[in-house]
Amino acid sequence: MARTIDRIDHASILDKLPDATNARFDAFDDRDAVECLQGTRTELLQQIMEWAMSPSQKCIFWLKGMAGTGKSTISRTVARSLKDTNHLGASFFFKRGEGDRGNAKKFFPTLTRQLMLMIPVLRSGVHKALHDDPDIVSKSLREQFEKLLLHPLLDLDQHGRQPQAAVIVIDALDECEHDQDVRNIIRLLPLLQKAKSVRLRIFLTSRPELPISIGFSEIANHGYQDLALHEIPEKVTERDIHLFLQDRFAKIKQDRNISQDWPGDNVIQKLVTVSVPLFISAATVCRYIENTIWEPKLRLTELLTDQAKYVSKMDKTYLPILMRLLDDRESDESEQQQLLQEFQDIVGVIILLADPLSINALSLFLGIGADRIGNRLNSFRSVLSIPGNRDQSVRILHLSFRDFLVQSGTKFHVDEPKKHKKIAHLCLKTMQNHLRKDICDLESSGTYRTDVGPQYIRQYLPLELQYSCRYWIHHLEQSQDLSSGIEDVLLFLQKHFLHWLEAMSLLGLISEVVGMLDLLRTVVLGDSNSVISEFLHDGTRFVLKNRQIADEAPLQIYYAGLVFAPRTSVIRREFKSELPTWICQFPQVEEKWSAELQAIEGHSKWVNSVAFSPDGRLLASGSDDKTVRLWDTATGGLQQTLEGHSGWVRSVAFSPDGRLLASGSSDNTVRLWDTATGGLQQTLEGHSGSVRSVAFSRDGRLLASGSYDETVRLWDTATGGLQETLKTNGIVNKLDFSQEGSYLITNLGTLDIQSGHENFASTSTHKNPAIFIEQGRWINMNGKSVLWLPPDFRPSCSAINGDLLALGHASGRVSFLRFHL
Ligand SMILES: Nc1ncnc2c1ncn2[C@@H]1O[C@H](COP(=O)(O)OP(=O)(O)OP(=O)(O)O)[C@@H](O)[C@H]1O
Repeated sequence: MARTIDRIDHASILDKLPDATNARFDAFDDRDAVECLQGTRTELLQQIMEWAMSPSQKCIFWLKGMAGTGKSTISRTVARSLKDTNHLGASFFFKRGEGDRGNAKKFFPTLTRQLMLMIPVLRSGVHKALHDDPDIVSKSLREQFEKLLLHPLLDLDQHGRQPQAAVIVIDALDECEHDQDVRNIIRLLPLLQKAKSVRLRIFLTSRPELPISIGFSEIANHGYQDLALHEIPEKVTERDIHLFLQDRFAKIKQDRNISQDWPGDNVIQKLVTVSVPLFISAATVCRYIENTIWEPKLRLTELLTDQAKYVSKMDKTYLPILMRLLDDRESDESEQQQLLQEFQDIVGVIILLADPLSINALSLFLGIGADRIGNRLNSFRSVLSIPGNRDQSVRILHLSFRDFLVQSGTKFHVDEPKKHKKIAHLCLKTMQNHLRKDICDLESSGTYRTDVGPQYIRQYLPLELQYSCRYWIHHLEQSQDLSSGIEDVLLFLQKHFLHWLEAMSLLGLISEVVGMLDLLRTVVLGDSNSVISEFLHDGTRFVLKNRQIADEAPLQIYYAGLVFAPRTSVIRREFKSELPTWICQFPQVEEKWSAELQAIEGHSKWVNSVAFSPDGRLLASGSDDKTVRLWDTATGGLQQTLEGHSGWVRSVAFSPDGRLLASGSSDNTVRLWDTATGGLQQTLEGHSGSVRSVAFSRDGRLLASGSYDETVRLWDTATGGLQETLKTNGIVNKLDFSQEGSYLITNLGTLDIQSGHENFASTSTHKNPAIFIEQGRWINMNGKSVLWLPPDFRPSCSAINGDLLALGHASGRVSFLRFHL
């Protein structure tokens, strides 16, 4: 065998096998290219070396990573380690635009040449191939591969050699011209596994571009393993970039004689944060600073204050990616224009989104088919992360890409303010198309947000709508010019303000609204349109007042929000038609938002007790302001103020015929008033403590009063004479006569009037009315929570008469609400 090889003129084979100049990892022209800094990529390099040496692993290791994540540096380091241990079969580092390194023409011959050096016995097979077909190197990739590589390798098997491990390192396959060649290479390489006498492995890196992803997906039985560099944990990349920056700054300090404490840990950390996950970004920063013409300290300060300085240096990374978009030689001028327009419409928008959207959401947002978006984005897989699933978000890998586009002076320049304006317009359009009252078709006006499942939110509020609701003001603000759009914004607000609040509440984002409205106010500040300013001012007050309930039960924006909004509120006026139709008498509300301007007639202090007259026409209220007031229930207007008590009025009750009103007070008296005239009829004295409760017997002859003195007294209403004093073991703060009048129903239990005997087995008097107050803050109608009561409308006491509800408030206000039952 040895003799056969000797006979072969090695030099003549090499003459006939073309070699791609500088394609090897250690080519002279790449002498400045670095390998991984000691301490970086440690786990990954170890993993690759273990794969290379283990007999049981997959034949191909595909390391993919976005532009500038450090793939070539890893390839170089891997190739070097393999060479040092005699396991490097061959290496080929593609490089677009650098002659033979930018295409596949000399790919297999170059690999063959190198493999022959490592495995000399290959020479005879290669020699034979070149002899049989002298033109083999200009034939198809498949023929070259089979004749120059595969067959000579398979021939070796016949000699029963001990398997030898050899690794081929292929870097940056994405930089190989012609997608078809790329796919062919990926299809052919796994066939090398057939060779048994040499255990060949292929370590291959590339950006995650489409032809390569498709190529790999075609490999049978998933005969490769892969790893995405941009997906390894951020902490790990952060650590490596930190080491890298420290090392480079140490060198700059040494070379330029700069003090030791420069630039400081904080600055390094800042640079790490802006760079992750791009090594290229960190390397660009360093190149910018170490430029020998300039002062490094000055350059760093400049860089930290003006990022544009280094973003422009990212041209080298980003421009080629963009230019490839227009690479297609077959496309004519108008097609190129269309591609550029679509780039602006799709990528231009993606880079300025405040939150990433999926292809499907983008399609609906932009009004461009999902297939078209998917196709256009395929050219940007090195800078955008584009998941296979069209419902997952498309993200930019590194902000420098966005910065580059908005600062670029090329035809790919994205005009930032203009684009923001366009996005704001798209947001408004999306909201106008979707927003409506009760967008999720909730069961009732009181449905809690927490009871609305996420699947409903997702179904009724698609992602592009969620996005629009959240960011339309942000984009307006960023557009820096509202002159032409203000009318549209006003029209939107006038129609959809409440719908938008509902959507934001459903999304759990109502707390962001006040800030958003503030921002919008600053945007329209210079505008002479005072209508919008007034709207926004009022809208802010409206949200401040209702955000708590909107967060709990979003539809209450239309109910509690409007019902309790001040009379002259812009929002109330604009959305009058949304006021609930099931309320026929609305509570009296303030004139304006500010509490100081409150001009409601009523008590000046806490209302303790309210009671309807038997015919329902009057309501009596007793207050800490020592007065009793009588109200016309039809209008809510004050009729009379009954003054006389010297202490808080704690309890009021009408006689069954409505002619008398009893009031119990902390001045220890009960007073009886003529409801027609408001005149005081009697003052019942005898209690030695505050009177907490009063009630008339069904025939009106008796009045019972419960007091802090732990007695209940019975009075003759005609004469005012004390009839009986019943001792109680506690304070009776609620009482009523039983139907036939023989006992009293109290908060302590029933009390036998004859014997004065207490029976603590309490009797329920709950009648389950059609309307009642739930947990002190909801109005429940026919079993459903329908109207939330804002804090200043929460009752300190309440009374119900058929369809009419009266509420006494801590503020002294008395409100009425009448419902359609
Ligand atoms: N581990 C490392 N140690 C030191 N420097 C590194 C390391 N990784 C990357 N770099 C630096 O970052 C620069 C960019 O890395 P590299 O060229 O390897 O990225 P890439 O992913 O191959 O980029 P592209 O996709 O554009 O080809 C390198 O030139 C080098 O300066």
